[in-house]
Amino acid sequence: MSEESAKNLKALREKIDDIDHKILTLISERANCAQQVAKVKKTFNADAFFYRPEREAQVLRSVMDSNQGPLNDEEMARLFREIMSACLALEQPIKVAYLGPEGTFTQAAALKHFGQSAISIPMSAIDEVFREVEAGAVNYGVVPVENSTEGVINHTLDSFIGSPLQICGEVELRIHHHLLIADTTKKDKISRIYSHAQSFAQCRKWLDSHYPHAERIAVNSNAEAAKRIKSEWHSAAIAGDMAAELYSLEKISEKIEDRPDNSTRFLIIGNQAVPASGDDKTSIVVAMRNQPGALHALLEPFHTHNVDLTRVETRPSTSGTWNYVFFIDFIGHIDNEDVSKVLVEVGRRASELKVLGSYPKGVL
Ligand SMILES: O=C(O)C(=O)C[C@]1(C(=O)O)C=C[C@@H](O)C=C1
Repeated sequence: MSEESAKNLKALREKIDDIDHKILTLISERANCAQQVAKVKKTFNADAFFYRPEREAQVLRSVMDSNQGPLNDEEMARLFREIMSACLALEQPIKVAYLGPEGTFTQAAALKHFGQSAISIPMSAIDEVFREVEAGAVNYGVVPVENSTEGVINHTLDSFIGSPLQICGEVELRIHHHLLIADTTKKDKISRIYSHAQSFAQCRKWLDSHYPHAERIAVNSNAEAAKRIKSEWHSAAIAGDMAAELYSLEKISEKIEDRPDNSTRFLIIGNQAVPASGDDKTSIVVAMRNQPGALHALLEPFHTHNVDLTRVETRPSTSGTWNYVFFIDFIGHIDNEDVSKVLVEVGRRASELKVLGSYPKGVL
């Protein structure tokens, strides 16, 4: 390096040191403010909720709106996501149950949504996540609800029917699958591949053309698949980055999902009604009597009041009253005038109506 370059580098690093010092002071100042916010919340109400999804969404949106680059909006929002996560942990360490085991996409979604300072606790089934939140053992839960390739996760929808929990948020995750091997695996002798059934379905074409003769064994999760192959020299696993890292596996083929836009939407469940953030969604479940035109009658009020539907799912009913059960997501918050008009009209036409929650649209 020339003397001139060395001088430039030194000057730039001094500038960075100076900026870092300012950032440090500002982050500490922000953390102090969050601690004061916690005190204010406690004086209002001893059982106050410290985590405020609507406020977090507003903070992240505002960061993205005012970002001038060179870092892109998402990158910048991710940095602020972590700052807020640390500030919230100062107010109250947040415990989040997720569909485990460790290393699943649901854990990745939980950390994407709450940041690394949240304490994430793996559960072995979706209903266990619901139960842990209902019992108050954790503050929130994260469960998958739909995949862009494979469709809805029925188990999650069914769990809402008998649950008092509310949806407090949503988070979408790009799902990238990789073919993973352990350090003892013989790369050219792979005769068995482990993964979750959904992941097999999402990589079907790739597997058919690259490993048509390998036995496909479906296990409970991708993370379990990753764990299994540690002791089998002829086996590989399909799983994501978190599992690869957790079990120190090598990616021999990356991003093997058939559709490049493969993504999964996850819901945050809790005991809290979330105020409007300015850009929200609402989820409801509606039971209709078995009669001609039931679906039309149900959807008409959305059309009349110009409320945008984002998803309609039908599930078979398990009881007499719930003849047809529809899970409906739409744009807007229950506090919006149009939305409340729709809900009144839908309520009149349905045999049962349950609002699962209004929550901020996923930001990241
Ligand atoms: O504004 C609040 O209510 C806060 O507690 C502060 C803060 C933040 O760091 O900005 C932290 C946690 C909440 O989930 C939302 C925002």
